[in-house]
Amino acid sequence: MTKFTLEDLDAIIAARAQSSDEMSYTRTLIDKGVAKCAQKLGEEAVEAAIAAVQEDRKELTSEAADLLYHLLVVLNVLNVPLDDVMAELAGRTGQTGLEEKASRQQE
Ligand SMILES: N=c1c2ncn([C@@H]3O[C@H](COP(=O)(O)OP(=O)(O)OP(=O)(O)O)[C@@H](O)[C@H]3O)c2ncn1[C@@H]1O[C@H](COP(=O)(O)O)[C@@H](O)[C@H]1O
Repeated sequence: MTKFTLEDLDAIIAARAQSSDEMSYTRTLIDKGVAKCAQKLGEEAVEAAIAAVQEDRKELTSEAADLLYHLLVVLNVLNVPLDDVMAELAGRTGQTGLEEKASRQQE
């Protein structure tokens, strides 16, 4: 099976944001404005945290998916590229992290 990445989901969200598909949840949510998108992001974060506290791995998996989706929607609405977030993370990793990645790719 082809690996599904955050980049793939980000591209789908970007396409829906540009579409006029009234059946699209993404399009409908974005039309409600950044405050509603941010509210959904916050709700999903809380639901994921509750699942974590309850050590409910199945629920956490589902809520984590909702959380990542809603985070990407908010980034899209505010024109913050996912690449910028990944660059921020890469910058925090430092040389050791990059060496570990290169080592994994050689395995
Ligand atoms: N990953 C997701 C995804 N995760 C969660 N959700 C939606 O997020 C909503 C959150 O759940 P809630 O119960 O809080 O929703 P709700 O009660 O309807 O929301 P509100 O009334 O509170 O706004 C649900 O309606 C889910 O369907 C998602 N909707 C879409 N995607 C992806 O986006 C793609 C495009 O979807 P559409 O925009 O619908 O075409 C899909 O193919 C998926 O890949």
